[in-house]
Amino acid sequence: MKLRLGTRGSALAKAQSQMIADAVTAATGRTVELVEIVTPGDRSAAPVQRLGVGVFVSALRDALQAKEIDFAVHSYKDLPTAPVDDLIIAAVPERADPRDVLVARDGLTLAELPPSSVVGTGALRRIAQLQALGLGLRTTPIRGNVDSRLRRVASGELDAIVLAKAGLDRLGRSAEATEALDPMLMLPAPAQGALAVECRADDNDLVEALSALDHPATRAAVAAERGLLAQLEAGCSAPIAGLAEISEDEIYLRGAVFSEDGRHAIRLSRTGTIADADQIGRLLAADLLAAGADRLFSVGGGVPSGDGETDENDAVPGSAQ
Ligand SMILES: NCc1[nH]cc(CCC(=O)O)c1CC(=O)O
Repeated sequence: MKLRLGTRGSALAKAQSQMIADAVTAATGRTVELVEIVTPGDRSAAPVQRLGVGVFVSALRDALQAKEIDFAVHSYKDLPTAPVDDLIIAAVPERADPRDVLVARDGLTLAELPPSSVVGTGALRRIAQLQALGLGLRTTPIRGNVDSRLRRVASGELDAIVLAKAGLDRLGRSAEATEALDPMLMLPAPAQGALAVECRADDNDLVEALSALDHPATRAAVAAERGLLAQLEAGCSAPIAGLAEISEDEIYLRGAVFSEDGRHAIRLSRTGTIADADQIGRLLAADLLAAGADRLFSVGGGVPSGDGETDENDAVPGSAQ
């Protein structure tokens, strides 16, 4: 029987779903059919910030629980940290490049952008790290899918944008990046570049089949980064960055929290073994909180869920990613 893979309609969602569909077919010989799920977010004209990242994930999860689809592929960084009853992340495929990239006019790098250049990004994590460089850059929130973002640089409206390399790569547009940002300057969002392949927990044959796509080192890295995120969310509302690197069975996890203006940052790291991935993240969060993370961000209301970047969460009807 055909497997039904539920996907959002954006170009990025479809590209990464098709990638996983092909991998499932290669690993199991089974045919996979993409089923487009129209989410309330796709239908609504309301700003995504108000709807929240969750609406897109929820619609796919509802379809899973209603057995309208058999599995779904999510950008892992867009998943809330709370687990869901009856569903399981059956595979965490090998991660793509987790870094952010700059796409700037005239092939410029960050260091070559003149003071007062305008960089489009709505993610507080990115804004804070850009401001922390002290280059005099200005930032402006930006909406729309990847293609429309890139066009705003091409048209000269913006000097540059910052986005996840993985998204650009999956759309076949890697060549437009003018600089891959070193995590020393721009630590990525927890789980950036990783995908989560989710199905019903009691769908034993499918859980088993999808496990062929699992990449244990990526699973451990994501567990560490999301352990950090989960524990920090409980204790502070500052923008959060985290990146785990794996070497054999060792984890090296870096984490950071920022004040919105980028004037204050706390950066710490921890090492441990992959068996303790989640715990390493939680311990690093405790270290960051002890160092004052909870006092960094105090602007009313805190940070909305997700990473604040709306391109994978854009509400423009029919928008192609
Ligand atoms: N919240 C936006 C989002 N969610 C997932 C990706 C693509 C990269 C990934 O899979 O991490 C993006 C785009 C971006 O941050 O530039």
